[in-house]
Amino acid sequence: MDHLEDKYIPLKRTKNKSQKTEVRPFVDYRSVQTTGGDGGNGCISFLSVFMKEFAGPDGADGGNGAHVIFKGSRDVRSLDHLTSVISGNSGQPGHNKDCTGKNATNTVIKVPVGTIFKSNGNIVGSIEEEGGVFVAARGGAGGKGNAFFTNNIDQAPRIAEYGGKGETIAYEVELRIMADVGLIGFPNAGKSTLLRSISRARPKVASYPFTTLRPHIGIVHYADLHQLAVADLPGLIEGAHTNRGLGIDFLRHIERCSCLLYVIDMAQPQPWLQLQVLRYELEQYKYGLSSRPHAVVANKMDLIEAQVNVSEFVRHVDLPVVGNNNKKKSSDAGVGATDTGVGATEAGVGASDAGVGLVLDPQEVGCDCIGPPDPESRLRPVQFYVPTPETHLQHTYRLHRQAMQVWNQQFWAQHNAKYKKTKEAFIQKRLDEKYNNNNNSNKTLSANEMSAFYKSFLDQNRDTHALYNKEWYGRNVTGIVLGMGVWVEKLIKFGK
Ligand SMILES: Nc1nc2c(ncn2[C@@H]2O[C@H](COP(=O)(O)OP(=O)(O)OP(=O)(O)O)[C@@H](O)[C@H]2O)c(=O)[nH]1
Ligand SMILES: [Mg+2]
Repeated sequence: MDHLEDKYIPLKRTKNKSQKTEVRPFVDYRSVQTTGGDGGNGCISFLSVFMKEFAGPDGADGGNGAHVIFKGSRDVRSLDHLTSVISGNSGQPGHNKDCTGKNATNTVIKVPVGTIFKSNGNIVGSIEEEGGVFVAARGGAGGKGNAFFTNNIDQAPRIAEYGGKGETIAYEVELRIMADVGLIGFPNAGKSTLLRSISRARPKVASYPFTTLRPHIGIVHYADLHQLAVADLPGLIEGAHTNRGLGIDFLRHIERCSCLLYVIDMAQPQPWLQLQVLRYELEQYKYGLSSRPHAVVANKMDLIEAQVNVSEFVRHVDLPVVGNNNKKKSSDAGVGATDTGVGATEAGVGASDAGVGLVLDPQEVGCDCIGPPDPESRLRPVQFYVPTPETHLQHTYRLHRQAMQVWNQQFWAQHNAKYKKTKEAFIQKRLDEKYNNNNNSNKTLSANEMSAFYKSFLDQNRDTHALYNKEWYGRNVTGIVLGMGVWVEKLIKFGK
């Protein structure tokens, strides 16, 4: 568990990186044609039984065709399983002896939550929650059999219906949010290398521009089980908004990232110009896109030129800058993690030691920020965002949460210290008993032997834990009441 004490590192790997070179680009857009199943035909039939040759019409109805339905699910993240044509099965035809044809089972296709459906450029549907459905193409109804048409005038109708045709509709299926973080930069800036370092994604890396042609998503795992989806996007060049390079198609992907990381090749002359071009292109494509929450990764910090350029770069930009060197492997986290070059630290760059240590200021990103786990308490500290102006109620609520954090941190720091001390004493005592104080320095106790300690520790601390729980509930109830107050206050303000 030592790695928890490091800053901003992903969860330790449970298995080695895959050696496969196979790459699966992330699919966030698909054009599909959906066709509902046809209804089954109705049947024309007349029953003839023993002693009653003309027993009347017995042709049954056909079954309904299948609808094509998209269903929101958190099990899928991309649209790569969608084929260009999706068809529903047809219903079965009706039979004699009033045997109705079987309805076809609907074709249900899972898509990620946040999928939108466009037809002729207009949004015609979206899936906003797990289990939410969008009926893309309805199946045809089953045709009626001749038994249905029997009436007082015509007791032997010789007519039946054909089953209805299923609808055929084409859609452009898109993901609204593709990833939490999008890596944006010029070709060769090192975006794919960075993604390979921090996740298990395997985008191709090479020293020529436009190596990456389609987005790749990597998942970064954190110690608190939080997962961050990071998108490696194709390189952007000047004039991309006028469809140069990979052009508009590529800019579309950026729109679907919640926050942006500009990856800048610090070894290039005047690296701040890269940033200006990137921001300009985003802004030209869509107004306000460049003002998404963002930070800068000053990349290739192992190179001398980069270390020379970085101090000048920091003077030219007004964004948080994180130094990074993909070429230096971090040995402790079990991943080729990013590391700050010395030059960057000297230049006063807000940098991290390992992982994507986003050094974000709550005031800048407009929300609370969570830090790496505290070595004593193992709780991740929160830096609270202070809204401006802050109302009296908001102030009280924030102070309450701050006080709760301090109390929580203190309790668990003390508790963990006590646990560690008691455990060490227990192990020492048992080893002494077991080996008669002889040469037990590198011996350990089995899990069975340790279970006695865990039980006695929990028994001894039952009252402390009960008191903690009581206080925790009390403080949380106060927090909920204050939080609701803040919420109501916001609603009233919004109503005005
Ligand atoms: N010295 C040094 N080289 C790096 C670093 N990161 C990446 N590179 C090299 O830069 C080159 C381009 O890396 P990529 O990761 O393919 O760059 P990219 O931004 O994905 O490029 P495109 O896919 O073409 O947009 C490769 O030769 C990498 O080995 C770094 O931190 N230091
Ligand atoms: Mg690449």
